[in-house]
Amino acid sequence: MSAPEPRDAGGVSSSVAFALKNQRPKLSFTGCSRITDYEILGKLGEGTFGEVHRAKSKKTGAVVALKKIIMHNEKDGFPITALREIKLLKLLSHKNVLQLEDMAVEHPVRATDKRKRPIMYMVTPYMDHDLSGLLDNPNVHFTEPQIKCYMLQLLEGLRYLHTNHILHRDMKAANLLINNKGILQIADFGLARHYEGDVPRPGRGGGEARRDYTSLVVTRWYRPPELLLNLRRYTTSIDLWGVGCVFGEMLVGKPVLAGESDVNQLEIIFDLCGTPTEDTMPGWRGLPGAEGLQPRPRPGNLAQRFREYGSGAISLLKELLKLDWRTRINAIDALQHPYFRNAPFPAHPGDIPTFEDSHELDRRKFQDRRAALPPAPKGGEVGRGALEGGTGHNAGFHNADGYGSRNGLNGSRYPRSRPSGPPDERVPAWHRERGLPPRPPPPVDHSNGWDAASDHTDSYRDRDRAPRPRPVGGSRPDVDTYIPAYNAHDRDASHPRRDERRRRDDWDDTRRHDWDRRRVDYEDRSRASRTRSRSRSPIRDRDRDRDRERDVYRR
Ligand SMILES: Nc1ncnc2c1ncn2[C@@H]1O[C@H](COP(=O)(O)OP(=O)(O)OP(=O)(O)O)[C@@H](O)[C@H]1O
Repeated sequence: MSAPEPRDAGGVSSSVAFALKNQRPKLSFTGCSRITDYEILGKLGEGTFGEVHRAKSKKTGAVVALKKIIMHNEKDGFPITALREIKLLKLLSHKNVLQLEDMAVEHPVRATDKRKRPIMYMVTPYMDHDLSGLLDNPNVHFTEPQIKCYMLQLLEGLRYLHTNHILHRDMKAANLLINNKGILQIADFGLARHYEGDVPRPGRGGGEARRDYTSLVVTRWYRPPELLLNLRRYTTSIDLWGVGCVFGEMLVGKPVLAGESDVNQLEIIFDLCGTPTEDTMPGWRGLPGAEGLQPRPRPGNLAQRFREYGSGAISLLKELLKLDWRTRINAIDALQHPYFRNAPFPAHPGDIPTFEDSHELDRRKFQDRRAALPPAPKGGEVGRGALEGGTGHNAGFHNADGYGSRNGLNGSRYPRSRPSGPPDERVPAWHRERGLPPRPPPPVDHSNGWDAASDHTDSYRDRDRAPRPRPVGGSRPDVDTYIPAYNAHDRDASHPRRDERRRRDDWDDTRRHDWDRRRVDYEDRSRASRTRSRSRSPIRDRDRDRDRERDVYRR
């Protein structure tokens, strides 16, 4: 099916108009199959509201991914987020957007099943990798033409979404799927929604929004400064910030803005992009989250940190990671950026080599592989040479951040500095991933249906109801969308990595676990509120207001 026609830039289209205009041909969507039509081959991922399995269609032989939609509470019925995702995916048709092909139903077995309702699965084509898993795979080394090829596809997919009034709102490496034909597709539309503002136009950045949306979207490491400062009238440019983060991540091999809390996230953004001023981020002082903020002035070190990737990459990165959301580059203009027209030229998808399957869930496998590496002697890392650490390729980029590189040549996964041999196998195990804070959970979304006047006021997203640690937003400025460590020693226990999370079906244990956490959380909050009443500060006040607001949403 051809892509939907771009909309009149000035027109506001309703979701109904959008749906009518973009109906996919009926034949492109099979309908509803039975789970027994598929042979389950293994688990691929574990998202917030469901597990993802690899499976084979018994009818067609096609390998697919089945995303199980978990109903955390049968009484609540089918999760609104899943409905929204299904509704959107059924409409969308673009080579760089994951296509929903079928829904499969698994009816409870009367004799053995306690549950009364069927389980639904979304069926999409199987993609060999997600970008996060691929970057974690120590055997994978991206070249610059490959990065350019993925970036172009990502921007094409995003241009399609934005031109059709859709905000993705959860742009991140784990939501970008890649297959062994070199095709990249944007996935996970659980937070996506219809956008009522003007569609982006060449040279006009993200334009202006027409109404408020919830600012509690986008996983923290990929969340733009305006959302961290609680702008609600945001635009398509929030997704472009995420593209900037993903671009940086592909260049250096690890997340570039891995904040440990929302406040810390802002701090590291300011380190990279400079402290906002009325020139670089007009109106930032008036944003609700800026009240009481006194960030230390600094110019930003983006050019320094990315200097080894060349002026083209730096220039595009600066455009994508612009503090001013109004002038941040849009997907149409980014596709025209000189970075893509200068050598080395973007690879063709078909020319990209194939890799072993790499998904987020494979991280543990890759870590085990890394752990088997010999440790490097102090002061000179195995096989990297004395220069690599401080004055070589990665000079100035997180050398001292303790995180190390996630993948290989550190700043540079390009083969240019290591013409031969398997470079990454020689990077010491502790130089990878170490120190990266646990991956942040996806954002809390309290939004309602996509047509409502405001998405602040109604149902919280079903993700929140999952029996898993929830954002606490309690007493400290640093905990709003992060699962806090109540004690330093149990941080890991309180926030298991995605790949260590227990199965969602372990209801009883998980609920008990969750209850215990809430109890600790309650004690933690009460303690902090006592402290707060003794010493008040504007930042604390701001956070208290934020928390109060969230509690309202939770109701
Ligand atoms: N079609 C697919 N092919 C291969 N792997 C997939 C596919 N769809 C999803 N996955 C894997 O499952 C993971 C989770 O999928 P997805 O992001 O859609 O679920 P989610 O519940 O919305 O997750 P999250 O909590 O991260 O938002 C992906 O990161 C990816 O590794």
